[in-house]
Amino acid sequence: MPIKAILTDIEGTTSAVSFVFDVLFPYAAKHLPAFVREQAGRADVAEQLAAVRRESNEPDADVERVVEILLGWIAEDRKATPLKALQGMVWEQGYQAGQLQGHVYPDAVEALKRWHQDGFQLFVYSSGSIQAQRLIFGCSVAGDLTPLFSGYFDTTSGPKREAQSYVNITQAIHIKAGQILFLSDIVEELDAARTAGMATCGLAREGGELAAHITVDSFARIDPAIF
Ligand SMILES: CSCCC(=O)C(=O)COP(=O)(O)O
Ligand SMILES: [Mg+2]
Repeated sequence: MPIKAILTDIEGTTSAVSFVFDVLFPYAAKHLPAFVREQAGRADVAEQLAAVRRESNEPDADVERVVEILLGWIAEDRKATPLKALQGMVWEQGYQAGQLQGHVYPDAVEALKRWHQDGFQLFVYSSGSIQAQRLIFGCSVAGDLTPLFSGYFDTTSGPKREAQSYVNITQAIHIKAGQILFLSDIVEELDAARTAGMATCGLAREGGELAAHITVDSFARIDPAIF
């Protein structure tokens, strides 16, 4: 079955792990406490704070305790949906103020533009919220790349290491799983996508192999026609 769509991870795949760990996460850790304290009454923020209380089994946590929980989750890189939603809101302020610019590897920019021109539908699947995904590509070092993408998926479609999440995405985009090529730097994500029937390609930017998956070190080496 020919590939019709490409679904890509962000951190470690289109974009440097160091951008996420050394720039985005510290920015969120620095600015999230004040953001939460000041915006706790906003409906979309309050909804996420309630979700933090539920997920941490601390229904009575006050705002200061919720901030503490969130900072702990950032430190352990927990892919918790409410944390990701709040990080996206905080990062929006940074992108808007010109303090953040999304890192995307030049080879990824070039390939995504070419694949889009060649008629492939492009989608993103990241643990970062959909808002955060639109920001990293919309305010990227290569300009606004969002016109290239047909859709975005985050952990509201399920965790990235579970096959059901990829089934959910397949159903949402109405393309057969075998016609979707999933790109990631994490073998458990590639395994889950393969279990759901997707074609897979691993990205190992520093070289090496991602067990049992075709692995490349650059988007320049990905030819969707061979999958
Ligand atoms: C959307 S940029 C921020 C990425 C992020 O928060 C994260 O946890 C990385 O997850 P990924 O699934 O892209 O590896
Ligand atoms: Mg990744």
